[in-house]
Amino acid sequence: MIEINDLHKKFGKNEVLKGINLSINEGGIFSILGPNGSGKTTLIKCMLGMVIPDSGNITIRDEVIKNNYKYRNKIDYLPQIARFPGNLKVKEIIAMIKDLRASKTEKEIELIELFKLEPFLNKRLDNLSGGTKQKVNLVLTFMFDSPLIILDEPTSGLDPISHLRLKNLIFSEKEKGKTILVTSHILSFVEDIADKIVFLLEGEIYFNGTISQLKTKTEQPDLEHAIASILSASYA
Ligand SMILES: Nc1ncnc2c1ncn2[C@@H]1O[C@H](COP(=O)(O)OP(=O)(O)OP(=O)(O)O)[C@@H](O)[C@H]1O
Repeated sequence: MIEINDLHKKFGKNEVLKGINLSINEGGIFSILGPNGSGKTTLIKCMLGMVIPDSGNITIRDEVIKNNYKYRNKIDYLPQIARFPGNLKVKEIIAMIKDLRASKTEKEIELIELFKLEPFLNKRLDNLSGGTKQKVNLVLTFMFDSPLIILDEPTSGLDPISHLRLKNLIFSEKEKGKTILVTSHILSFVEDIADKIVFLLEGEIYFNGTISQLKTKTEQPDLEHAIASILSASYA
């Protein structure tokens, strides 16, 4: 599904990705973890063609993504911070994004129901709470039914019930055979959903495998302690 070979990216003197090699198979939930500033969003944006790497190759669904844009039609992406014109009403932004992607699906109906957004459809984005905005962003992400879904901090601002609904939504997408890539600092969420994790540290992949393999490697009882032990070893 995704092949990344020897990917390098610098911002000025800041070497963010130092030769990333990663292979992600089709189907399943993969979590990209790492401390703040470790390059998770940069790696995701390289996959989406939003950041141009200095060197290296990325192939997504057998398409080399360099100088290509069509492959993006098959990816649903939730950015860490989504910015839409705040004067638009919720129903207007949904219609606009649907129009832009020439989508024929009606999937937004069930998503609006899932996240209980009916009372907000006629409200302007500027007037919504942070969590409600995030639910709108989730509708905008999941309504296209693409085979690859990339979620950058999807739980941001969500209350516990919405958190649970999101988790169930991600599971039901996985059951359809989709590939879901998630970054999150909420380790209990990652532990509940991820089939595999990739841990980025100082521009390199420190670990790539299952959570139980990481627990064995670090000799820790859960993901939180496993990550803490990596970080305390590297920053000690
Ligand atoms: N457009 C940019 N211009 C300059 N520096 C950037 C740019 N985007 C990211 N960086 C730098 O690259 C590094 C990695 O940032 P990135 O957003 O990929 O980290 P992250 O792992 O997603 O962090 P977080 O967990 O805080 O979201 C940081 O030092 C950041 O300041």
